[in-house]
Amino acid sequence: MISVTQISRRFGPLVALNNVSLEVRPGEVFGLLGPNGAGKTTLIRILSGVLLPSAGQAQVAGLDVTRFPEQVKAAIGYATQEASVYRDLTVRENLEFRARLYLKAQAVPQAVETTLQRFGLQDFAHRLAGALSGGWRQRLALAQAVVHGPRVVFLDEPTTGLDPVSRRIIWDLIHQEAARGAVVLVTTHYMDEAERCHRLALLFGGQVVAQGTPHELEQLALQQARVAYCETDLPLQRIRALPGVLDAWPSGRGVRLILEQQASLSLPLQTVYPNLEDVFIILTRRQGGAA
Ligand SMILES: Nc1ncnc2c1ncn2[C@@H]1O[C@H](COP(=O)(O)OP(=O)(O)OP(=O)(O)O)[C@@H](O)[C@H]1O
Repeated sequence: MISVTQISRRFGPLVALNNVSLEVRPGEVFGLLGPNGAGKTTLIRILSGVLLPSAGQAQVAGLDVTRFPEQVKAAIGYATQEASVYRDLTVRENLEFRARLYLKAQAVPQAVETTLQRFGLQDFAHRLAGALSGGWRQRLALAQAVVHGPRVVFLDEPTTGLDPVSRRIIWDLIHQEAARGAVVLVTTHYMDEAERCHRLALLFGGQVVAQGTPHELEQLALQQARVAYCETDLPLQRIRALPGVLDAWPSGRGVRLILEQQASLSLPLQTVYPNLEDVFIILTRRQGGAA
């Protein structure tokens, strides 16, 4: 379980996190969704016991992160994009190295074998990590994060730079971790990926703008605006200036629009159901819009 209560973090005058509260339960894949600089990594670093908050409290696996940072570090698995994958070690050596940090020596071989199998890495076991493609290296980074069977897993942008097929594989593996009962906290700025999370927090400018299931967030956004698609020859700048148009951008052969609820436009509008990118734009509008 992860429990965050009114966490704030300043870096000098900069407020990187402002009064953030959230809970993540075992078996849940929880997404932190936000643009660059929203505060996602800062929150993960606080929850991993490597950075102190300026205010507020957080518990990870039942441990207060400020009072027991070392125990917290032992209870979690952590993977970042740059990851602690050593390129000049083989896949197996990488897993062994990480497993030895957490497990008793006699438990290491079994943990490594099981993880190689679970992640489909057996055939690559003797290959240098530096010789793997990006997708396989990310798979190894994830495998490393969980080789010791942690109760809480933090994944910071685990699929950045991967093609859609590799991303899907990584997401399947992430869900497998939740299915074994782990608490999984994932950061991403890919809106489409966020739909794969059980629940999400939208982070913007260090604040949680909204949280809930993807469906709940879509419904929340629909209370504030509606989304439409339109094929028209009108230039984008003119469309954006029309009364009731909150935002508009090219989409396929036409334009996708975010509209005020009551907007009445003499354009051939087709109402569409919002995706998470629309939701993000709608819900961050009052905070100054998405970056
Ligand atoms: N050690 C630090 N010293 C000063 N400012 C920092 C430090 N770490 C983070 N920040 C600032 O805090 C803000 C939040 O950064 P953070 O890395 O948490 O964002 P993020 O949502 O993870 O962004 P990204 O998607 O780019 O990784 C940014 O403005 C960043 O410049």
